[in-house]
Amino acid sequence: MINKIVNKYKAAFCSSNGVHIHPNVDNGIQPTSDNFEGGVLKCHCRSNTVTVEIKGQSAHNHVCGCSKCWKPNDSLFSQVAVIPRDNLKVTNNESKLQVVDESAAIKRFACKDCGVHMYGRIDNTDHPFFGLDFIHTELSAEKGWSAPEFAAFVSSIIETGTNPEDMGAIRKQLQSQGLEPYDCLSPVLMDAIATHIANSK
Ligand SMILES: N[C@@H](CCC(=O)N[C@@H](CSCO)C(=O)NCC(=O)O)C(=O)O
Ligand SMILES: [Zn+2]
Ligand SMILES: [Zn+2]
Repeated sequence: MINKIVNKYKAAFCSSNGVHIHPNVDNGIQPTSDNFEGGVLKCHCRSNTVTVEIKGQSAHNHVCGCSKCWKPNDSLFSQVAVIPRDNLKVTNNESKLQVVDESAAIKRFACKDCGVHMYGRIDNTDHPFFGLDFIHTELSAEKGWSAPEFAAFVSSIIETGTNPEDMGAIRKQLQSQGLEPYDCLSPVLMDAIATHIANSK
């Protein structure tokens, strides 16, 4: 319910002030650094901050319009990337983490005080993306994480309150920022999912 109200406000903001995708997109997408070594994700708590150490570079970074991924306050989209699960370690205040939705394929571990999602993990070994964790690289101060490459689940923003009439402008804005809009994942990732399913038959 609160999500719906927030998104209605965002949609109104969009039509009057231009489309607000995500800070890391609106402020100009920063380039990927070669030989990037990773960094530390921090939740938004000023004290007893949850910290998560990531070794190495992220991959398949994208903005996601689905209702499940964590979005900063004023954003229509989340920004989410993957890393090998063995490259992730919770280094402080792990006891503050709780799973947002136990029934979801991606279990999102959120800080119970500030609500920020620190990582998403897949437990099902048959899932096409098993072995990868989902992270929001904007939670780290380090520069050089892999840049977002496309926009996923774009039509899903309607589910949380965006006016369907705004979708044309939103898709145009994404394209102008170099993010091809898709209503599922990108063709590369959809092909990877289909290949996994074909191989497991
Ligand atoms: N319309 C739905 C779509 C939700 C959805 O399927 N999300 C994708 C992408 S999340 C990162 O790209 C997904 O894989 N979800 C699995 C999960 O969340 O467990 C909606 O908006 O809710
Ligand atoms: Zn927190
Ligand atoms: Zn998502």
